[in-house]
Amino acid sequence: MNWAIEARRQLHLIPEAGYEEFKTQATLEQLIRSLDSSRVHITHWRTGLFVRVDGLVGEKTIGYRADMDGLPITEETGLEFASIHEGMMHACGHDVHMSIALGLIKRAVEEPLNHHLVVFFQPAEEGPGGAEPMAKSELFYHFRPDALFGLHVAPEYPVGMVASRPGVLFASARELHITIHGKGGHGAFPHSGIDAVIVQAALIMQLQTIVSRNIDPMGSAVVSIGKVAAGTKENIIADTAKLDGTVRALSDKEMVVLESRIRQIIAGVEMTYNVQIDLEFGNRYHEVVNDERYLYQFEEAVEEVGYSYKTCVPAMTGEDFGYMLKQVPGFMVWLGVNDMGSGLHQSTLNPDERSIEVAIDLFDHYFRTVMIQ
Ligand SMILES: CC(=O)N[C@@H](CCC[C@H](N)C(=O)O)C(=O)O
Repeated sequence: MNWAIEARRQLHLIPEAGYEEFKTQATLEQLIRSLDSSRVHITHWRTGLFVRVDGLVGEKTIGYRADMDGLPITEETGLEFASIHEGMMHACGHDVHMSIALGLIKRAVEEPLNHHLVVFFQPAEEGPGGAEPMAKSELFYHFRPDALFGLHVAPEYPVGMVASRPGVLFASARELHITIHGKGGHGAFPHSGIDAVIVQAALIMQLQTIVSRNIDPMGSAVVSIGKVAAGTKENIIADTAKLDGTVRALSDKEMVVLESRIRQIIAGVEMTYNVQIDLEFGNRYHEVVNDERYLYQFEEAVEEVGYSYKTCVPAMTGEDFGYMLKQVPGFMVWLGVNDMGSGLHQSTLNPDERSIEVAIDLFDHYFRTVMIQ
């Protein structure tokens, strides 16, 4: 079996949460060391890795980023190499992303590039965010590339197709953590307590009016509550309730409205129900903004290799790769993995592995032809 596909299957078995990617890091390191090349230098950064492959001339440095973490989802693919970590799954394709990065390292070892190649194996993309601290680290400064590239699997596109756009590709995203402090009591005497469940329900419904009633219909924004928790037993009034969600926008203008309306709604609900509500916004993921010169050259490379390129619309997915692209010009593309039956963050996601070789061929060709500024 192809080396990169075999590597993907090994990685798929062991999905780990953000900053817990210990086995993943060790597996990557062992695979890279098996290439047995003096051109390759591996440096650890938390649970991630910086891997540099010396180029022949080395006047410029090309960067390539792959994220490493899995998601708290119980896998239902039935694959023979399905996750052995209970309740965890590579349901966002990061196993595919890592295997492509490994394949690119292998190609650069077997047939050295003119430029240096630095691969950033980045932890914690799904949260709390690894790209920002990685990009601010001294090591990033040391390995700093002149241009930086990455991809994300796209189940909705066929194998052999990549899609992207100049400018904003992915939205700005921010986690939302809300804790409601009510007052517990007996379910038979609700008037003696302050029911955190009722406050939670009211808050969920009010938060859902922000996009429909406060965002300009010509703009784009999302408020999604993905996790609710409250209560201990059917006949106990819950004293605490929690909500976790994500807010997304394609521009600062909408993000400012989202954040200020969330604060106002919470203040109003606090007053109405006589409760205290704690609000915590997580890290803000910067939008992914693609450099048009590099993307245009990539489009040409795709045609040269015989695959197809599609210009797509922006997506409301978040990607902390945006922080790295804020510092270094480059781009991200969607890679077609042909899985129409399921989508990202679903327990049945099963990317077509032929897409791994497609991406390796494409980016390897691009690294050999791109004009780095
Ligand atoms: C590509 C993808 O699915 N990325 C994640 C990024 C997570 C952002 C953060 N944890 C949040 O929830 O805001 C996404 O959910 O888009």
